Amino acid sequence: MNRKTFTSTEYAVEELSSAVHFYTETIEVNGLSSIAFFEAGESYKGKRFYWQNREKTFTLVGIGHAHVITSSSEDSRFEEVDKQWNELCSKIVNEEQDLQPILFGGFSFDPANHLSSEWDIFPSAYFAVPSFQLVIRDDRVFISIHLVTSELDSQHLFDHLRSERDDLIHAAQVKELKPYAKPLLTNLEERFKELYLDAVSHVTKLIHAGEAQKVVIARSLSLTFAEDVNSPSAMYHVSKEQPESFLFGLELGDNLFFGATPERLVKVENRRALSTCLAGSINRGQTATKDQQLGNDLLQDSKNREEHQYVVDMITSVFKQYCDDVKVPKFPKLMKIRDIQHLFTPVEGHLQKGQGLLQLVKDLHPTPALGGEPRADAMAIIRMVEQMNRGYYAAPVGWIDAEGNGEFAVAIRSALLNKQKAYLYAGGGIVADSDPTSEYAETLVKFRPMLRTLGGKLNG
Ligand SMILES: C=C(O[C@H]1C=CC=C(C(=O)O)[C@@H]1O)C(=O)O
Ligand SMILES: [Mg+2]
Repeated sequence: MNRKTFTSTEYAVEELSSAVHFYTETIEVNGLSSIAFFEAGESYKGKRFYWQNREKTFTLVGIGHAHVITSSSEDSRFEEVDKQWNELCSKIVNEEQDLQPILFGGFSFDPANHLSSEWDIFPSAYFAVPSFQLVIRDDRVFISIHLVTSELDSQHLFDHLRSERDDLIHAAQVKELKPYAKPLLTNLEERFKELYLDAVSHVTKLIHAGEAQKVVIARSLSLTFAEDVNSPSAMYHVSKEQPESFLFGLELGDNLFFGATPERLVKVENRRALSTCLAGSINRGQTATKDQQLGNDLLQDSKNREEHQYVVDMITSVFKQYCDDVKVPKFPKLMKIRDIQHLFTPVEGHLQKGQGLLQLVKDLHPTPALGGEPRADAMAIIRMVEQMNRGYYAAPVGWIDAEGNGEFAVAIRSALLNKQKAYLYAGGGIVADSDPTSEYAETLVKFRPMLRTLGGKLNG
């Protein structure tokens, strides 16, 4: 078993000297396509990100790095990101601006998994404040420049950024967004399929033996293309494939981790906290009647209700530690998305004083929709049976602003793209009654949106 090649010096934590200043400037512009802006930043390839919330009321694009915050810690990565972000925010020079800078990034699923994999260059936490930030909020478009520097004469640096910003805006406005061709897939491999099926049946035995109550087991596909697939085209296609989702893309080196996930981990807006319990799945029907029937079956299915209830109980108990007025509906509803229907229960509350978004993310991750119950036992079982490194799949991805508002999604229905290769990931909640073949079939459905995005297809 190889060890990760990543060392913390590669992404050395940027120590903030007292002389550091954080300059920002925001302008409003007329309509601009977020994907065209992302594409205009091609010379910053490897240092871009993309985010759009489920409701499509908030889009965020980052180009270039004004400041990077990473951690390679196994046990204090959430605190480290939180601390460094707060420190950086205390250096903001022109605080009167309405639009504050945003920190975007993600965490790995399990920093204690040291299996060498396609994720080797990803630290356990990787966040960036972009040099150029686009925000589209309720149809208004804002572009910000960010500069973190200790140089005394920062004026010339800022002027340079202003002219680059104007070039980016111009390029994004005049460029016609060509409908990108789908990538040409030359090979598709189901990695460790037999191992996966064995793992699921092994886990049901462990559950019967009382080792855990629920464990989420995942697997992956490996895709090869005729040519390199670029990030803007990947983001373009994913935005068309599963509209009822959070869209995210995070570049690091030659990699783009991206996806369209229906699952919110947690959102904080003006101290109001929201989470979504999402677990339990069934196919969509061919007709409206069949679809309704399948939905009703899901609502009444004891195996799926059990999968779901662990998530509701766990998220509710975390919310009760951090929030007042916690509200949780008694019964789940259906969330219908293009390929699949899920059981979902929203949880909300009012954040207590002194508590923040990243603390909630830390305690919520992983929920039993991605890890299991009890958490530590489930994680140990996953490490033992999965034989893969999930990397950032099934982990929190999202943003936080200088006021502590922000939102994190759970990075499922996702893929890691690297030039001519892509790796897709999907899993499902295993409980006592799970059957390997139906779980396998469930992962096939969960692969569909990212497979379509990347020009592939699987039967089943
Ligand atoms: C782990 C995944 O889905 C989770 C979210 C919704 C439903 C799930 C399920 O029914 O098993 C999973 O817990 C995935 O899509 O890879
Ligand atoms: Mg399931």
